[in-house]
Amino acid sequence: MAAVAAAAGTFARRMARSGVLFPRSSPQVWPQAARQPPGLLPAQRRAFSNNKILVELDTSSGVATMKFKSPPVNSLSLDFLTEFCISLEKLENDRACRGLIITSAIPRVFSSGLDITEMCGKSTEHYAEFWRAVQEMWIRLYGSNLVTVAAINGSSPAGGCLIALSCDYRIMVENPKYVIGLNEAQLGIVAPFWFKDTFVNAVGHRAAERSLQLGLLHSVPEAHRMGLVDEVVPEEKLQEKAVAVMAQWLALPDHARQLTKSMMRKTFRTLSSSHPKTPSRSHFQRTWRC
Ligand SMILES: CCCCCCCCCCCCC/C=C/C(=O)SCCNC(=O)CCNC(=O)[C@H](O)C(C)(C)COP(=O)(O)OP(=O)(O)OC[C@H]1O[C@@H](n2cnc3c(N)ncnc32)[C@H](O)[C@@H]1OP(=O)(O)O
Repeated sequence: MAAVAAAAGTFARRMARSGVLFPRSSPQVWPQAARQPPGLLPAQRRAFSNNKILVELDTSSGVATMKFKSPPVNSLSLDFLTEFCISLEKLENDRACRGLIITSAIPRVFSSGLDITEMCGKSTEHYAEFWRAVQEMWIRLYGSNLVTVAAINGSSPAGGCLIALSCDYRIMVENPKYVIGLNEAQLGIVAPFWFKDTFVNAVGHRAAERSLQLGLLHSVPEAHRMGLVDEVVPEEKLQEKAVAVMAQWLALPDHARQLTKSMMRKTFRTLSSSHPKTPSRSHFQRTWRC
């Protein structure tokens, strides 16, 4: 009981620190417009925002767009991760929402991955809290019942790549400057097994093994060839393509698609049930030499 109270206190503190704002008059459940045949209702948009993430829900299509807006590079800090989980939970509890497009409002970067400053010179408790937040983000996104589409409009190394990999479909903007991949080995660290499994699920064992061992950041055409991204589009077509892909996925009955997704994503259950222990303070210090 004490542990539950402590966990609730930690979560409440994280929420307060994250500065999440909910619309004052927001109803518990938004209208069920998503279940209406298209065209009967005028498009309706609802939005909520916090410090680092903006969410807009089109209740006529049931599609929400989540935009990362944490300059300079959308790094995944504890506050960012907390806001992400709260925003996702809010959408999942909303019967008007069936699909989520994730993209960036920061030019040239989708997400730079875990915030390195969260892993240096902090207390053991902080590392534990941060690591739990990283796992929670992945568990929630990878296991989400929503259709999730990553609209990758910039570079996406390491944890940024994990977010994209956790979605059902990845569309990336063609740009010679953008890269994507799990580059942990280049940083002298090891991608956790659930990063690895999510990567293997997308690209297969051989491609993942080579890419992970060399810590490769792939160009967009290379990422497309190996199946790390599903489609490549010019910047101006990204949103249109994401909406079209979403419409295709949402044309199916939710329950059949959701059960199929859950069946395919077995790693999710492994991590959820095994509760891997948090890396120790000395582990973080050795890893980042701080
Ligand atoms: C139970 C499991 C146990 C496992 C054991 C675990 C061991 C412990 C390790 C745990 C971690 C494992 C998994 C790690 C995952 C990660 O995600 S690690 C982070 C990896 N990220 C990167 O390598 C990205 C580095 N950044 C870049 O490549 C570039 O910044 C960019 C994203 C391509 C953008 O380039 P550009 O637009 O040119 O911007 P920059 O000038 O480079 O940067 C601007 C400022 O942003 C700062 N910054 C960049 N990335 C980060 C980051 N990840 N965190 C925090 N800050 C970042 C950068 O320093 C610049 O700052 P200023 O100099 O102050 O302007």
